[in-house]
Amino acid sequence: MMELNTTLLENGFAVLSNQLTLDDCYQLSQLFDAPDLYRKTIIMQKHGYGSGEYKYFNYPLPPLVNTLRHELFTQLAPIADEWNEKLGLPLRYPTDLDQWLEICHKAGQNRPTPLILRYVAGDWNALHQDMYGELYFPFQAVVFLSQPDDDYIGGEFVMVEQRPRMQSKAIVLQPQQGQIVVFTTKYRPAKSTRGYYRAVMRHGVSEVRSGTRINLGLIFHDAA
Ligand SMILES: O=C(O)CCC(=O)C(=O)O
Ligand SMILES: [Fe+2]
Repeated sequence: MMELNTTLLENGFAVLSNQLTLDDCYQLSQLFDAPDLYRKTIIMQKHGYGSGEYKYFNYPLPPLVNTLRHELFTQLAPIADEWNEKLGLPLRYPTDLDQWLEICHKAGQNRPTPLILRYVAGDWNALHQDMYGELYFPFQAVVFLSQPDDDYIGGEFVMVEQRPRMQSKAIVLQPQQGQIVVFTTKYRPAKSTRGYYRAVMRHGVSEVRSGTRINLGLIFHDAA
């Protein structure tokens, strides 16, 4: 397994395994219908976002969501610094998520962004970026809580990388239950003959053909 920073730098994403058990996945997916955990529910078709339903967690986050968010952030912060350096961006990130969130909150971005999404047959998620204000962290993560083929068919995770003055590249993943995809929030440094340029990335989900697909989204900047 290649180092996380090499994989992220070369591809703009990485797939992590063995971060949570199948029981963790089950427990987390059960949270979708729990009352009182959420600050906002979005019916995607009402906003032109695609089709499906998602909910933003409220603080305090469920313990496992909070732990995953902290642990991943600590691993990713030094890589985020490296990216910003390559792209000539001045911002550097503390390795402690709480310190970064304090910076977000002081800038008026104080609403939690971790979310849980549920798609049934016919649902999909339009290609998008998750920006919620000026401040953002260059990586985010999606935790796959359902098992393809057993729980649902279709519903591939799709990323599109825009290449300046060239046609875009699509990346399609079908991760196993319990895997985590870490990917570029906004743009990644891509090497050219004249140094690094900003390759804009967007992500979405192809149509679920049958069954139910539930995922957990971990976004590290809070929302205005
Ligand atoms: O359902 C998915 O796999 C994608 C969710 C998503 O767009 C996100 O967590 O930001
Ligand atoms: Fe998203």
